[in-house]
Amino acid sequence: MHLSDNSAAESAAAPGPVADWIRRAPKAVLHDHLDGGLRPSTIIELARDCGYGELPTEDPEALALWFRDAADSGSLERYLETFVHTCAVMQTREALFRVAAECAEDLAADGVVYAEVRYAPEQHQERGLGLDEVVDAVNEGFREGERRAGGRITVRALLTGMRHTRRSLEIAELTVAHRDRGVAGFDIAGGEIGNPPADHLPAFQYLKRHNCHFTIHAGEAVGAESVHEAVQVCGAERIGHGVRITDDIQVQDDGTAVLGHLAAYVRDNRIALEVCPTSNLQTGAAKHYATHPIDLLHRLGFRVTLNTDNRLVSGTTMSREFQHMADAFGYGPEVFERFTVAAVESAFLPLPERRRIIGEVIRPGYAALG
Ligand SMILES: O=c1[nH]cnc2c1ncn2[C@H]1C[C@H](O)[C@@H](CO)O1
Ligand SMILES: [Zn+2]
Repeated sequence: MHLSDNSAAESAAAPGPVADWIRRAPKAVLHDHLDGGLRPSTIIELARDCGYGELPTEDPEALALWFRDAADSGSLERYLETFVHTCAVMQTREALFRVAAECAEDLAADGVVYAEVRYAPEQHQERGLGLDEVVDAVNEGFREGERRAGGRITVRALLTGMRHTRRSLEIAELTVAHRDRGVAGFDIAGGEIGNPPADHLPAFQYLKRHNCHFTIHAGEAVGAESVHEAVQVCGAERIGHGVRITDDIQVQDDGTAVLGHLAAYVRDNRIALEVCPTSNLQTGAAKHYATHPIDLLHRLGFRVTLNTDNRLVSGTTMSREFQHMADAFGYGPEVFERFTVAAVESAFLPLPERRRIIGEVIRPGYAALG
């Protein structure tokens, strides 16, 4: 199957109403960018505080729309250009603390009980912060947000190295230095084309030597070969997006699917795919919700997880992603329970904590939906 076989691209749908049971369902998100999920009103206030004068508008609703529309470009590179405005206002300890606390609060208000939130520390040094100061400020913000949410959410940070800079080994070292203190693992993000993950092998080898978890953005703008490189050359435990794995799946006329060796490896080794449907529609990695490969991958037994990627930039929430998938494929609570359990099983958390969240929060939460 090739995703570009679909006809005209569908733009990411404007948010519609979300069913009550979806709001109440416990959710887990493994792929959510801190700098892609700020409250519009917070961006405007922080911009005033720090004298950043480049925002496209100072009206919160118009700003939210601007992000979604600007990111709705069909290209990952253009999608990523919008982050210049969010990163610009995240350059002080106070700003990072506030954004992280609000992130945890907003996720909890949406029913998220476990979140791994990622960001690139190197992008928050424009006003002189050291990397450790950035990580400490974000971690303190997450702890504050957990407190404000009354302990209904657990948040861990993933530290992201950017593909186009050459600081990934430094960020990998930062990850190991801060693990067990709020940081759960490492990621590589940024424009995929021309920046293969193997360029960052020293970082991945360092993480492996230190038994540290990592995921890699792959199979989003580049095809299945990038998933192969991320998994087999770099050793990723999970894949950010990964939807282009469908390049290695042949769907026959009778509807049966034949998996190539890479697709079979990913499925059979339970390598989680951090799928972000709305973001995929915006960057051109998929054309329509109704033909998004998540359903094929789910039906073939891949370890699928459902994620937001960037709540502000993609104009979404976990509840909205659930609703889009319910509308597109008729999914009910049993499918979302499966995605949610899969996410926590693949979380970069110690096994007893994963079991506690699944057994004490997710299973009872879905049972209570009736
Ligand atoms: O979907 C994505 N693919 C690649 N890079 C991304 C994506 N979403 C966000 N990013 C980048 C932009 C952010 O500034 C950076 C760190 O969160 O990660
Ligand atoms: Zn991402």
